[in-house]
Amino acid sequence: MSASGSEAPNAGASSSSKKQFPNIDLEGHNLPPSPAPSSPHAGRRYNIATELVFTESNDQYNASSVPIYQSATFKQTSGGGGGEYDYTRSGNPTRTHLERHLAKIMSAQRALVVSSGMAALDVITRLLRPGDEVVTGDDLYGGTNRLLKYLSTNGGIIVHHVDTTDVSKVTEVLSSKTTMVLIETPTNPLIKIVDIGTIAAAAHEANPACLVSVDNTMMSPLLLNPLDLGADIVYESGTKYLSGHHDLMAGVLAVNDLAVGERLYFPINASGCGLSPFDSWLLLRGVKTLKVRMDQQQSNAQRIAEFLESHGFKVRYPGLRSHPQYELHNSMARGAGAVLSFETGDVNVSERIVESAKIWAISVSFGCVNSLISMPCRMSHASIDAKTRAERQFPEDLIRLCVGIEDADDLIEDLQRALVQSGAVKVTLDGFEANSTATTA
Ligand SMILES: Cc1ncc(COP(=O)(O)O)c(C=O)c1O
Ligand SMILES: N[C@@H](CCSC[C@H](N)C(=O)O)C(=O)O
Repeated sequence: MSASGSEAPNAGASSSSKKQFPNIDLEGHNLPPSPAPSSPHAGRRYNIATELVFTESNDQYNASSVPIYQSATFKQTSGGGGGEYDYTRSGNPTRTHLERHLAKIMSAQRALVVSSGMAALDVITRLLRPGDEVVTGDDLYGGTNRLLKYLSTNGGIIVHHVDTTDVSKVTEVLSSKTTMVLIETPTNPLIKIVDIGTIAAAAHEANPACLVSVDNTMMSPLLLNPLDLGADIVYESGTKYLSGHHDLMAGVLAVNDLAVGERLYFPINASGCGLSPFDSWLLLRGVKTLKVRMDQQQSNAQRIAEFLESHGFKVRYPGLRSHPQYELHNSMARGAGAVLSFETGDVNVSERIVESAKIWAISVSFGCVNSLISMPCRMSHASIDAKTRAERQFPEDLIRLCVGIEDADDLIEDLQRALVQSGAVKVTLDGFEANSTATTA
């Protein structure tokens, strides 16, 4: 099969049918590959809003929407194989198209897509060997913490959890045995900011072979490109902003070093966690609207963070000047994202707020078009045991808001009603304010 599709059509085709289908060989030979090679990385770079939408494919029918190659296996041109694809676990044209599109958007030389964000982390951790040391944060998504705990208990991996917002705490545990540094920024759910560039440089100095991996789920490639700051691997849960509608699970990995890309591809093919053709298609569709969704989500989140702060709540959001690492975040990222958390001072009050909200759905996850409210200690981070949560000063009353694209006034009104109904605020002559236990220390 021709990669360029430039071979002459088969001479056997009748002239009338050739007129009707000028680019198609009716005997089935030398058809251009479809839809690969998709969005070329080396071509002209447009602004991100354009790049998100713009894709090219060599589809034989010039389909506007890239076809779903819902096929487990592919016929080969000879007994020795020879086809570009042989089996969907190893590769699939729809998945390839998505991977090339994402590589372009993520400023990467290669992207790989798998069945969930946790599958992406699982693939990364397959690079570890017993005795290897991993340095990571003390505030991490619960599932990440769980997988690292499993590996330290059962896989002989030594995991150091430190406060990654403090570079000196990281350098204290870095050594030539550190083969991986795993960073989340902003962290989920305490919204702590980590200096990717400084930590990556320190890690590479301690061990030049150390792989600095960044979970970019909270930001998406629209707002942050960790590879440009010195990371070796960036991964994201595609379940969140990249797809944006909570209708699929996906994970994305991206690298600049093609040798690392090959090492990551191996476990994907070997274990079969590559993203299915249909979910690849859905994710490609979703990513095209990333900018319009994120712009709206972010401006809503800013208004909601300001609303809560102005009424005396301790709010964690990097779009607020009161965030202790406001400057650091803005030196790395192009926006604050749409996840924020706040405290009420009382677990029962927090529970009542969550249960009183109507527009805000009580759900885990984030990055979707509709707004969500949750209590991380009981939901997304329940897999971190209570003792560890206490050691890491994880507030049990924390409420996480994952802001969607709805009308900001409606979201604020619903939240305000929930705050009043739950007794989280006291009404004054001037309006209302958080009960004293909830105010910023
Ligand atoms: C920061 C972060 N990373 C990774 C994941 C894992 O993604 P997934 O649910 O797609 O496995 C999640 C949530 O699940 C998350 O919040
Ligand atoms: N029951 C799930 C919880 C998923 S939490 C999803 C998301 N990352 C979030 O932070 O809300 C589990 O055990 O993983």
